[in-house]
Parts: sequence; structure tokens; C-alpha cells
Amino acid sequence: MTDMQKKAAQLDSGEDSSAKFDGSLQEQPLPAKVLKLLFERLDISVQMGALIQACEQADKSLTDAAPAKRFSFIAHTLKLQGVQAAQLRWSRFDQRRLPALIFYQGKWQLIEQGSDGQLTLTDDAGECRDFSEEVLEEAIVLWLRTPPKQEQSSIFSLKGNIAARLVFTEMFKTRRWLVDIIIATVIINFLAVATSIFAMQVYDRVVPTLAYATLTTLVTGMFIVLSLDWLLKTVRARTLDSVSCAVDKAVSQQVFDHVTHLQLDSRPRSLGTLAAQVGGLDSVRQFFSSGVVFALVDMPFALFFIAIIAIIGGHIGWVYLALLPVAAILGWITQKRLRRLLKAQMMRSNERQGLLVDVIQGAESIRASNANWRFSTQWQEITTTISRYNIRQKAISNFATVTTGSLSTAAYVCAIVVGVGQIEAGNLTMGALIACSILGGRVIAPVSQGIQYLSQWQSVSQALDMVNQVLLLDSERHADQNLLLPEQAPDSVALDAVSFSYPESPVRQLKIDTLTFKAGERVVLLGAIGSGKSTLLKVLAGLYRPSEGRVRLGDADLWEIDPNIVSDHVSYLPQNVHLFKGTLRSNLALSGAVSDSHLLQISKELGIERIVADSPMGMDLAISEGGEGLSGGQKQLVGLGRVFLAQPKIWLLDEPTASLDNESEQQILAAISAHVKADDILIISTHKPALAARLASRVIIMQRGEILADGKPETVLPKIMQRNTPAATKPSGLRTPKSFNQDVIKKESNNVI
Ligand SMILES: Nc1ncnc2c1ncn2[C@@H]1O[C@H](COP(=O)(O)OP(=O)(O)OP(=O)(O)O)[C@@H](O)[C@H]1O
Repeated sequence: MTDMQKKAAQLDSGEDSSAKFDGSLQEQPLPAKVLKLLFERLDISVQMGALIQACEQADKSLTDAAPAKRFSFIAHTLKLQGVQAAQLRWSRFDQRRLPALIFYQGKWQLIEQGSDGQLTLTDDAGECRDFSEEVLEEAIVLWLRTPPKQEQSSIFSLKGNIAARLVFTEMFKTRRWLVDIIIATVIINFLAVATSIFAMQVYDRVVPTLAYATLTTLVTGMFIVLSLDWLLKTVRARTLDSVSCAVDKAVSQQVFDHVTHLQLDSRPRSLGTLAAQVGGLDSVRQFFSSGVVFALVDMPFALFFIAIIAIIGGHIGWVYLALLPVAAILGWITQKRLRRLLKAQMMRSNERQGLLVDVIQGAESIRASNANWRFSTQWQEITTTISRYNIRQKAISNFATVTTGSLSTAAYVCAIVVGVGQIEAGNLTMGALIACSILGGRVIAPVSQGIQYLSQWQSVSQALDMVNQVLLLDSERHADQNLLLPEQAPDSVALDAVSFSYPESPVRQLKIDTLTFKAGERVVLLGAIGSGKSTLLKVLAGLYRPSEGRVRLGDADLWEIDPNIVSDHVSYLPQNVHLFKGTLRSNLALSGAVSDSHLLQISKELGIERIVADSPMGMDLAISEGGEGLSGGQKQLVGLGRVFLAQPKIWLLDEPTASLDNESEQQILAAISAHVKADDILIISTHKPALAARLASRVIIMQRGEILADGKPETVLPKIMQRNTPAATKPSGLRTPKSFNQDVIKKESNNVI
């Protein structure tokens, strides 16, 4: 076994990575110069002098501390709010989170990734070197989590259709590409005149006299023109492609960020429909990367070509000029008819997407209830409507295309007829007439393309409308909000005159005048199903904003605190734990940096190691989309693992042992006792009264979103038992009278943690 392998084995065996990896690691100071480089990359402004002093102080005060601890000291000395460090092995590090510091070849260096994916290391002497990922495998990374930048969501200051504005703002952020495209288009259109002049010269000069020398000169000229035309068109298309890719990247990222920060209660009920709405961005990208920009830039040249036709062919110019208003009227009518139709069609398509997602997710329930026919009928009904819209939309588009084609041919015929008259009058040569018909083609092309693009634009504008609806949904924090970054961990969480209703629900699901949870309290929420226990926990976790009233975390309003800080202190275990595509490890360490040793220790204590015991992949056990591959109880363990790894100050656990067997439940309760610190706040919702008796220092009984009783278990539980007779007021959790006699309560409540 090599030294490296030994170190890897130590890490995998759960020993503290910082302590065991390379004896020199914790003695190694964090060099101020490298830290400064990292701060610069992360837009954190720090005076070099102050940084050097802070680093020296850290070296003096912490002789044997892990790098993350050293950094915390430095950050504290420099009063850097919200900047936290995590330390982990490179092989476990998500590279998208670069830049970071890496301990490699016995020293700390800055590691970053270029746009081409190349990793670069910069040491404190400022020397940069490229490295391949393989050699870094066992190195230790120190990664800094910084508070989110608030100006990112400035798009939401845009007025009107935000989605459209967003696309245009991104498109015209730099105008250089537009200038390039306009210049290229102007040259391409001038070159097009050369083709008609070539034809004119050939018919008028070469054909009558068979002047081959002239023909050779003309052909050489045409060859040069064609090459230039090819080159310009290729460059123009590439430029537009790269612009539309950049716009797509920026816009889709902003929309995605908005979706991930949506205020949960403003989310539409059908998530499939929401996904389809966002997916509409694709058609926007395709539209802008198609020839629409060229068609737009080409449009004014229709007038230029008409002018040339008028110069060469006199009255023939009028024929093409007459074509323009007719085409414009046709385009306007088509657009108007398409708009409503496309809107209805798109809404139905989104609905169909929503249904599909629902059916795929609920496949087991559908089979078990033999409800296929119901969804099949619904699918058929929506598809029939979409097909009907589709047929009507195609008919309108085809009408526009065919009519434009016929109009163009009619214009061509008219131009020839007028041309013949001109030839008869001696005003026009044969070659000039041919040149005019070639130029006529250049007038017709952008006009008919324009009408086609108008139809496409209607679908794009509907897609932008849909995306706009998503962007208009409330975000969890406002873009211009000056978020609080409290340094102290909160010592309480409280509700003041809170009322809450889920969106589109006429019922108030929570109504609480005042409720405070103080440091050290172990609270158990009891109540019948639907009495509002989960809703209370979600409001306390800051997942849902109360419709009225305030949630206070310590002294501050929870909704005014940076969400990163909130999630540092508050952890919530939902009733239904959602797992994501990836591995067991990535699902446990969902929030990012977690050291291997911590992960392994928690897995052991919660019994998660039993999941991995049967898998040859260990922690890299694959999890598919939606968490397929684990049982209900196993999912719950993973959810608990996430909370334990977060080590919060406020633990909000929604029925933490509902899907667990007795043995696992005991293991979880023991882990809770071991990990919830004396001054942490623990709030558990449960239907198991024995759990209340065992864990609680305070019991709250909920009914219809209100507090029915609140006090010590030995006072509240017996009262509830007395009220137990009328079925209507009996919380469903209190169904085991045996486990509820006062002796048990007294005995169990001695065990509170
Ligand atoms: N997403 C939602 N949209 C609308 N109403 C909801 C939503 N979630 C819950 N509700 C309603 O809010 C009320 C309280 O639900 P909640 O989940 O908080 O109850 P609970 O006490 O946790 O129930 P249980 O013990 O079954 O978990 C119920 O009437 C429920 O119908």
C-alpha cells in the first residue's frame, strides 16, 4: 500500500480527514497571498494588510487546528459575514464549485477551472500551472461558501413582459455582433446585385457577339463574388449561432434560478405544467438562432432592390412595390388569426405535459386502483383538442405560405408583361429584363420569409408569455431586499399573530396568536391528521411565508434573513423525503461539502450503513430520478441523515419515525439524544404518543390549525385523555390509551433529552 493509498484508507475509514491526511496539513498556515487571490475571484474585498494580520493571529492562536477552523478564525477576525469554509477530499468535490484552495504538493494553492475545463493551480508565489484531475485525486480542498449576490435578480426590475425583455436585454448586451451582421448583410445584398448585372451583361453583350473574353472576365468576377458571398454567409450564421447560444445560456440560467427560488406557496399546483412552461424557452432559442435576424436585416433591402429594378427596368419597379403592402396585409391577418389559436394550443400542450408527469409519477397508484382508463380518456381528450388546434394553425400558416408564393409568381408574371411593353417601347433590353426578374427574386424572398417568421413569432411570443408567467411568480426573497446576516445563532423561534393559507385554498390552515420556542426545549406536536402540524413546521422552517404575522428567528424576522443563514440554523425533515438522481452519498450530502468522516459517523448512528451493507457500490449506490431504488423507511433515514449532517440549531422533524420499524426507531431516538445539543430546539410532529412522553419537555396539541393545548407533557396529555371521549375532538394520534396512563408519562418523561 502506498502512502497515498494509506491516507485514502484513513479517510474512508471515517477518521477526520483534516487531522489524518498528511501530518503537515494542520500545521500548514493558510497563506495570505493565496487567500487574497481566492477572495478576489469570489468578489470579496479584503485589505491585504488586515488579511496578513488575521492569518498570523490564526497561526498563533490555533496551532493544531484543521484548515476550515483556521479559516473560520480568519473570517471572524476580518468580520466577513456569511463566508464559511468546508474541507473535503478532491475526489468528493463538485468542481462546479471552483475556485477553491487545494492542499497539494505540501502547500496551499488556488485551484480554478478555465472555460475550456482546464484546471489551473496558482501558488503563493503567483506561479500558475495546469494540472490534470487525476493527480489531485487525494488532495484536500478548502471551499468557501459565500452569501448570494443580490444584484443577480435585477431582471425583475424590468417592466412589461419580463421574459421578452430578458431575452432582448441579453441579446443586446453587446452590440458588436449586430454591427458585424449588419455589415455582412449589407455586403451580401450588394453582391446579389452583381449576379443580376452579370446576367444582364451576358445577355446583352456576350450572347449577341459571343465575346468569350468578356465572358471569361465576367465569370472570374462572379467567382470572386460567390466566394465572398459564401464566406460572409458562413461567418454571419456562426456569429448568430454563438450569440443565440450565449443568450440561451444566460436566460435559461436566470429562469432556472428563479424557479429554484420560487416562494413555495406561489408555485402552481401542476408541476408538470410549470416544467412545460419553462421548456418553452427552447422555442425562443430556436427562433432567434433561425434566419429571423437575417430576414429582419434583409427586409429593408427589399426597397433597395426595388430601387435598382426601377433604375434598370423603369415601370417594373412599381409591380414589386405593389407587392409589399399586399404581403404586409396578408402577414397582419395571419398573425391575428394565429395568436389566439396558438395560445390555446400551448396551454393545452402544457396541460398534457402535466398529465404525463403526473401519470408517470403515480404509475403505481394508477395500476393499483385500475384507473388507467380515467387518465387515458383525459389524455385522448386533450390530444384531440391539440390536434384540432394544430390542423387549424397549419391551415392558416399554409394559406399564408401558398398565398405569398402565388403572389410572388403573379408579381413575376406581371413584371415580365410590363418588361415586354418596355422592350417594345425600346426602354429595356432583354438582359435588363432578366436582371430585373433576378432582382425581383431578392424582393420576394425576404417578404415571404417575413410572413413565415411572423407565424413562428406567434408561437415564440406565446412561449415567452408562458415563461413570463413563471417569472412573475413570487420569489422567496425580493431582489432589492437588503438581507440580514446575523452572526449569532438564534436562541429562539417564534410566531407572532401568524395566519397562513395555502395558495388557492379558501381555508386558513394556520392561525396562531403567539407561540415561542426557546433554546433547550424539546417540543412534540400532536394532533389529528390535517390539524396543521406539518404546516406549522414548514412555516417555522421558512419554507412558507405566513399570509399575516411574523416568524422571528432570534431577534430578526426570518424572512429578512439571508436564506443561507436560515438554512444553516434551521433544518426540516419533511414527511415525504425526496431523493434525487445521483448516489446515496450525493443525496445525503445534498447541500454540498460534508467530510467523509462526518458522513460515515452519521450513517453508522442512524443505521444508514445497513442500506449500503448489501450494495457492492457502498455509498456510491445509484439512486434514480425521484429516489427510485430505496424503500420508504430507507428514504426517511436518508432524510434524517441530511438533517443530522447539517447539525442545525433548530431541528424540525415531521414524523421522523413514521416509516421505521421498532429497532430503527430506537436507533433514531438514541441519535437524537446524542446529537441535539442542550441549547438546541427540537420540534417533532408525530402520531405516536409514546414518543411524546419519551422525548418531550413540552407538548402542543393542534386542532384545525390552532393550538388546543400547550404545556408540560404531564399536564397536557392527561387533560387530552379526559377530553378523549367525544370522537370529534380526539386527536388521531391519541389512540393508545394504555400507553397514556400517567405512570407511563411520568416514567417516560424522565428520559427527556
Ligand atoms: N399543499 C397544500 N395545498 C393546499 N392545502 C394543503 C396543502 N398541504 C396541506 N394542506 C391542507 O392543510 C391542512 C393541514 O395540513 P398538514 O399537512 O399541516 O396537517 P398535519 O397535521 O401535518 O396532518 P398529518 O398528521 O396527516 O401529516 C390540511 O387540511 C390539508 O388539507
